[in-house]
Amino acid sequence: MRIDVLTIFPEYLEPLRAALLGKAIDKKLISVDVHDLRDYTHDVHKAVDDSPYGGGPGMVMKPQVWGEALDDVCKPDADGTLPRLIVPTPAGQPFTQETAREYARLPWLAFACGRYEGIDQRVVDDAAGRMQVDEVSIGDYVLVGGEVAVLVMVEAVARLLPGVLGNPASAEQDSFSDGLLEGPSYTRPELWRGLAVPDVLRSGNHKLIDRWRRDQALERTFARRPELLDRLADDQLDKHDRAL
Ligand SMILES: Nc1cc(-c2cccs2)n[nH]1
Repeated sequence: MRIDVLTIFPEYLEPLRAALLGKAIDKKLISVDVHDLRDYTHDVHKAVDDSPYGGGPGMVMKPQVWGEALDDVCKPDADGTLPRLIVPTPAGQPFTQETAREYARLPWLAFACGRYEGIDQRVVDDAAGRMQVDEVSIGDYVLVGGEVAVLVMVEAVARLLPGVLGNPASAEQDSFSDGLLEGPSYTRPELWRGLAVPDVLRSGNHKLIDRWRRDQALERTFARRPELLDRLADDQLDKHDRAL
């Protein structure tokens, strides 16, 4: 998978080169190229933003700069492929595990990191004439810029790629993979500060263990995110689940 990131703070994306993702880059499972938006300015001040039409607080990022940057970075590759252009914004569609799974199937992602009060809307409208553009939100809160959102999304997507995680089963069993929150986990010692590991987990009876884990996931989901249960298809809950 090819990943391009356009930003005015390239150093913000350095964490992508650390740890697990750094190893994935070394193994050439992903390539990450970060582009400094200011390289596409032509004035002495390297201006990337301006006052908003219609007034109001803050600044809006200039369309000319973004237009040149996207033309340069999102050029069709050898077989004419263009990237999925992803624009983090609090006003976007929710980025979920399902989105991560969709993106993990794509060959090329390009992320446009907005700052200030956002990017001139014509940048998205113009790019949408050439490639699919997704405006996505990683949560109902407002960040200062899109770079942190890109770190979140790249990690959520890259961990799904074959060879990135040591144990692929982790990605299959993590929260949301079956529509439920993950239940509690335990490791040694058996007793810690007077707190014991649930006996069932030391029973060796894997049928019972699986049942207990499913029950814990259902109870936790019901307690913390009941709306996720509404989304479960009828065939995903068996009669034991319904009895809980
Ligand atoms: N979910 C989300 C995205 C954002 C921002 C993206 C770009 C600037 S602020 N805040 N919250």
